[in-house]
Amino acid sequence: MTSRVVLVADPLPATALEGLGPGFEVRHCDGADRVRLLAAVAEADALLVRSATTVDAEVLAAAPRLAVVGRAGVGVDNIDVAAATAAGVVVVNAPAANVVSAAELTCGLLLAAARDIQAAGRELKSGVWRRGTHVGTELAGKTLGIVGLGRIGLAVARRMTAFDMTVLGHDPYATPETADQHGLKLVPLEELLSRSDFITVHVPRTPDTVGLIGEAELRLVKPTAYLANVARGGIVDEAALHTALRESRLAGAALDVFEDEPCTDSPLLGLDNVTVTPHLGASTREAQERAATDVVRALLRTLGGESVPEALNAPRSARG
Ligand SMILES: NC(=O)c1ccc[n+]([C@@H]2O[C@H](COP(=O)([O-])OP(=O)(O)OC[C@H]3O[C@@H](n4cnc5c(N)ncnc54)[C@H](O)[C@@H]3O)[C@@H](O)[C@H]2O)c1
Ligand SMILES: O=C(O)CC[C@@H](O)C(=O)O
Repeated sequence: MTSRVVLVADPLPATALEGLGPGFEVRHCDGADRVRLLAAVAEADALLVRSATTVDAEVLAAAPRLAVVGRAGVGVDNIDVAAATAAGVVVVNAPAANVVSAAELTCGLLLAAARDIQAAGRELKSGVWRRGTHVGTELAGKTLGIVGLGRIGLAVARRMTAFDMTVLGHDPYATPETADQHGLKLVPLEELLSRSDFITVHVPRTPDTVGLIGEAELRLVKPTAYLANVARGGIVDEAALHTALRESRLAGAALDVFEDEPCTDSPLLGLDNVTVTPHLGASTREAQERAATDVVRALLRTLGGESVPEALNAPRSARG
């Protein structure tokens, strides 16, 4: 039997790829190199990506044998799912694999923003010992507003409750039972924005959520509030956020994601009260291992006829 080709276009742990077994030939390419990607995908039966590779209609058209695209992570906004479906290509992801990692980074960014950790550290490493300009704010007794109460939003709620925060949530699909279980109060978005001292966004990027937090919404926020985005760039409008921060209508922001990635020249990077990381929400050994294993398992199930090795059948995804 000829091997089926699995093209891996973003870095994934080799141990998880071994789970594919002998029926597959694993090939690698840099998905950011468009020319190489289009050439390599021509012979692929399956394509595995993280967030850096864009799988659009052009890539799908260049891949006549492609049966499945596996996204080793949650968000599938880098994949044209409609075009894939029209082409008969199944898209699978690893929805639970990096919940803990993304939630932990969010909590870290909220703390970092509240205490100016990134700017103070940068200053000290440049030889400046200055304490007076880094007076922060406590989280205890403050209100955290969570926009999007899915896996990550709720995992953040559970963790930040331990910091004695009051939690508000907004999610059109959340039930009162979920809110009760997590000790949070469901409120409309406008109320969440105007009452929260810290706001964190955990919705997928879709046509409905792009610009969800824009100029009008940022005008509702307290000038002492901090805003975190570990979901996707563009959900918080970057130009509106920059203006709000410059006009001191917001105390600070913490961003892991950007409208255009890789992002090295956003004006937001020049503001002292912006804490940033380069899309590291899922970048832990545990999350990467789980995401790759989960997506390999989903790929094997989708291709059918392949028995899933015992080692891959064990539940890997951690509870958030
Ligand atoms: N920074 C990172 O590395 C990283 C890591 C993992 C996930 N993410 C991003 O985080 C997003 C959320 O992940 P998740 O696992 O919690 O997804 P999820 O699907 O479990 O939850 C998303 C929630 O958003 C809600 N929602 C949708 N539209 C909304 C709206 N207009 N207003 C309020 N709520 C709305 C949904 O009802 C759902 O409860 C992913 O789509 C992904 O883009 C980023
Ligand atoms: O691949 C990554 O590292 C990012 C993944 C993350 O954004 C996700 O949506 O799962």
